[in-house]
Amino acid sequence: MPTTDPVIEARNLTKHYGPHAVVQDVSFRVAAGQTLVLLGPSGCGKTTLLRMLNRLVEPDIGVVLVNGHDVRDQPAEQLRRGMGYVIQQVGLLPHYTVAENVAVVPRLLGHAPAAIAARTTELLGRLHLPPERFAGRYPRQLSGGQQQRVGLARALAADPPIILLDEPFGALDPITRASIRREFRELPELRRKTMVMVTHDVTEAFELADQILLLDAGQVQQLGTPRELLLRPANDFVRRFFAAEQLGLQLRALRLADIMAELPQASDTIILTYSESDTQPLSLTATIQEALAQLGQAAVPSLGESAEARVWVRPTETAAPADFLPLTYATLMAAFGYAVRRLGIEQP
Ligand SMILES: Nc1ncnc2c1ncn2[C@@H]1O[C@H](COP(=O)(O)OP(=O)(O)OP(=O)(O)O)[C@@H](O)[C@H]1O
Repeated sequence: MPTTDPVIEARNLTKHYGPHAVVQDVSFRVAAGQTLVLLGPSGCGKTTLLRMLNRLVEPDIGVVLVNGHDVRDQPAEQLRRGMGYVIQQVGLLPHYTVAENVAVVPRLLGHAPAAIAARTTELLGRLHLPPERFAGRYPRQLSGGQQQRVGLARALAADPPIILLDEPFGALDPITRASIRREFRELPELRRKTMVMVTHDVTEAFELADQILLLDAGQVQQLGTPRELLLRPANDFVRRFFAAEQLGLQLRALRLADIMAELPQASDTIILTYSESDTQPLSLTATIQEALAQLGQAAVPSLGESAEARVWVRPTETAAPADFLPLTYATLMAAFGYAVRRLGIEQP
């Protein structure tokens, strides 16, 4: 496997408040374009750890490197301008309009006014805040979800390569939270970013993380992909942490590729469609959760009373539609069940 230099590297970070070590000897690396989620119960040290990355907290021991350079080698303000920072309390400036809030960092960086205006308009549009309606409003005239979007736009405004997020969806109700999270995941801007995000929500962690660092009382319990934490928990704490939501997490951690061997007809191509001719490819890297969601959508329109929503398996790349094999919700779930057993995951 090619090894790339990490964009962010934490080495042996330790922080005490009084006699207590709230972060103890934590190390991790985040590669370019990857998302690391810091997960764990309340008070386990996630925020303290995140704030060491942009020097809002200085470690007692250990070092943070960004692109190979010790973060202490440059003034903290300069470091922070290269890192977007999104927090739960949003922290918009109350006497600035939405557009002015978004423009804060580009202004500090001396970007040209016309470029800032264009960027603000573009970002607000992309975050579903039509600029003609929202640019001139003040933060108090926005809902919590809208404020959170402005906070995200502000963090993205100067296009920093690194984004730090501390419970960015924390203040929202579960439904708004899920929909903003979906928008967030699909934002093309963010695909290229290197991100570290704090959450205590395991579903959120599984949806957004390439790597999860699970902490308890300031100590690393496990660092790995969501799948590794679920399939190979390092200790009882890890196992117990995920136990309550195991089924939902399995649906998010397993991919269609994992269950192909369990299908009646193994194949390397799977497609979702209302009919044999109307094809909407679903990649093998799609999670079971995503496949079920698409299957759910397929069930609604234009199907006869007796018709059942289907995923079609294309047995070979060149197979004609008539040779596609239907796969129903029930078959998909059965294959998922067998895969869970084969992979040795404990049932909830
Ligand atoms: N400035 C401070 N002075 C003293 N103790 C602090 C300070 N900041 C944090 N702590 C303590 O350090 C521990 C870790 O706090 P931290 O905010 O990092 O946890 P967290 O995992 O982010 O928690 P939560 O999920 O509840 O936000 C807590 O016990 C907290 O009380």
